[in-house]
Amino acid sequence: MADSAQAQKLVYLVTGGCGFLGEHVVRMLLQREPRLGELRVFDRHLGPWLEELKTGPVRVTAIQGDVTEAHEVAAAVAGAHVVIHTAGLVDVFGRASPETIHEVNVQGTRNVIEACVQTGTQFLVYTSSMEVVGPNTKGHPFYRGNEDTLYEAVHRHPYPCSKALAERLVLEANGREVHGGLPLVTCALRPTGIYGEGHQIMRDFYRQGLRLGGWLFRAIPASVEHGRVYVGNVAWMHVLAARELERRAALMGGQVYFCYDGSPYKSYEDFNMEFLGPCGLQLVGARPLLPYWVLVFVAALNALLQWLLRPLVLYAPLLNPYTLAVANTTFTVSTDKAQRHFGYEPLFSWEDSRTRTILWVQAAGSSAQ
Ligand SMILES: NC(=O)C1=CN([C@@H]2O[C@H](COP(=O)(O)OP(=O)(O)OC[C@H]3O[C@@H](n4cnc5c(N)ncnc54)[C@H](O)[C@@H]3O)[C@@H](O)[C@H]2O)C=CC1
Ligand SMILES: C[C@@H](CO)CCC[C@@H](C)[C@H]1CC[C@H]2[C@@H]3[C@H](O)CC4=CC(=O)CC[C@]4(C)[C@H]3CC[C@]12C
Repeated sequence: MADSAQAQKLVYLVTGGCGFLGEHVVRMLLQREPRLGELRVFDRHLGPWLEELKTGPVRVTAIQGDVTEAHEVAAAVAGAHVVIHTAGLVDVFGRASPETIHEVNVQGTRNVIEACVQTGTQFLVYTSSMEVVGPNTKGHPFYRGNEDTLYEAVHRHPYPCSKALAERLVLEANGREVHGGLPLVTCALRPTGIYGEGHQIMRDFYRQGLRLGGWLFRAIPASVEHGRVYVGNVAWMHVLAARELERRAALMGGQVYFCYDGSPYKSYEDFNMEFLGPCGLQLVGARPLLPYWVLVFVAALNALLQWLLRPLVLYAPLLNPYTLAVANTTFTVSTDKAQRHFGYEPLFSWEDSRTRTILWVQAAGSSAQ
């Protein structure tokens, strides 16, 4: 009986499976999930790289769809054993409207939950974010905190608001009866700032540095620590959590887990230099070159310009009051909850993560020339 249960092949669905994190989750499942029988990759935009995966031993089904369309989600979920819901609109730059962010991140998540309930899918792992906790609007530091650290989570920006609401929906859905009578088991993983192969903002900083003759200019004090985690380890955590939800439902159901690994605690810019430095860039200044009030002014000006220009053109620079506050507020985690609850250990050491990211930045940079 135990043998036949072990031999059972499972159907996994990854929403947002063609995004930065989603692609790593998809590839990790194919490499490291022995019980995988079929992998459904659901995304609004399917990547051409999916084709090469279709020649392997696991059936890979690409599904072009939109999480805001309940019927499309239900069709994709039907018959799946596990859903990893990583699709989301990651926008802190004002590219999308608050309504669209809410629609994708909150209504999309509601659709995924309802699809699980209607079709009888029992296990749901949700990609949440550190942003559901903070940094808060008051700029309070969160220093080496864990899942139980008390922190005043106050949000105003549409992205963290939407992630917090969606996470709550997922956690509250734990224990709901799904079609067939069994209980839904859910958990949420909260990555800090993810880096690694495919990280577009890192690539943009690299290209900007190249354009400026190899220089980047320090804007944030080196003393402000920003939590970062390698994409391969975040993907691995998703795979493990999804696998263990069944065996450890009572312990893991309804729980949140920060994503963590051995990446060092550094400021956002100093951390980026771990990769951009070996690619030939230099960060100028031991201290910020501009006084903080100038950055606050430029960020506010950018927000004003975005609003004024919106009828004519989309103006969405990296620096705005929200991104400045996030980059300028210490937020780091120190926890072992995922290790205690489902045996997570980082798959990639800091050295491996760093080397892989450097190689990717070099390749991405040279392909831009
Ligand atoms: N990038 C980061 O540093 C962090 C990301 N996260 C979360 O991780 C998840 C993945 O983020 P990334 O990979 O960075 O973003 P991404 O933008 O690279 O990937 C998101 C994927 O979701 C898809 N998607 C968006 N709207 C959709 C819709 N309506 N229907 C179907 N698919 C849709 C996109 O096409 C994309 O492939 C998100 O839920 C995000 O909130 C959490 C913490 C940090
Ligand atoms: C002030 C600038 C000078 O160099 C630097 C501006 C950097 C910002 C664009 C980034 C700083 C921190 C990033 C965010 C953080 O890593 C947490 C996140 C979690 C998510 O769930 C989504 C992405 C993000 C909000 C991430 C976005 C980019 C930054 C604000």
